[in-house]
Amino acid sequence: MAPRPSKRARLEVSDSEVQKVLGFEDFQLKDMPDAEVFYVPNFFDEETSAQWYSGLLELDSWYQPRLKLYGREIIQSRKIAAYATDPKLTLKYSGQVVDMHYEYPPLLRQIQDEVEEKLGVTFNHVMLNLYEDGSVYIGNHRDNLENRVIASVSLGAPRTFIMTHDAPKRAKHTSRQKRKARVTSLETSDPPIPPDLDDLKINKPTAKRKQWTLNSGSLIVMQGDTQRFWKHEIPKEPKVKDGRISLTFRQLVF
Ligand SMILES: O=C(O)CCC(=O)C(=O)O
Ligand SMILES: [Fe+2]
Repeated sequence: MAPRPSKRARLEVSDSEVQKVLGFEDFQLKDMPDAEVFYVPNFFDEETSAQWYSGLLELDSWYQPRLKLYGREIIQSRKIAAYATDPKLTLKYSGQVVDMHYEYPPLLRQIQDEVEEKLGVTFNHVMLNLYEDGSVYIGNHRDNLENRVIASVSLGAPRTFIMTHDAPKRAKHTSRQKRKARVTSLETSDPPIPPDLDDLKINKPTAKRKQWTLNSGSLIVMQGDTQRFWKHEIPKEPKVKDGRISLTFRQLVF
């Protein structure tokens, strides 16, 4: 379950409101329609990543959010820690207010500075996730659209990342529309028209799935329309006995 801000995302924001990551085209994942995803395997070296992992484990801001699911309260297995640069920035997580911190510990500030410098953009929020072993996971979800740019640094145990194409809800037909379309097609006696391939690409991008391993020190950037059209997850991997931390730096624009 991803954090949900109290305000709604605007569908369009002007270019001046978002600082997109530029210059990483060589790392863009091919074959992903409607997405802008970059994966940089060795963004930070192994030694630095291991040091940062140990340092961040010591943060006193880790906590397990309580979530309301179907009226029942459960405690999430994945610990998180949340920081924002703007004291006005608040988020809700499954109906609960996120325990947001506005004073960065020096190590986290240092990591964010390095990420910002390498990418040439700034972030107003970072959500850290702690996967203590392979039993801890994040289910298939899309991040809220306010997350215009997400840059995620992985530290510790390698974990599998899966992205699945999923058309935005707005574009899906309601069952009433579908019924209507079916009736119309039954009534027509015109010969079938061959589909326009371009239309198919836009309207039926089904069965698209990408899966790869996020190594320690790697970076993934998701921006542009990615959250509208793709979901992502870190599945359970019982064989993984070590921990992983992800730092998801976010540019939230409401
Ligand atoms: O741990 C990760 O790499 C993904 C985390 C994620 O999807 C999220 O925090 O929304
Ligand atoms: Fe996410």
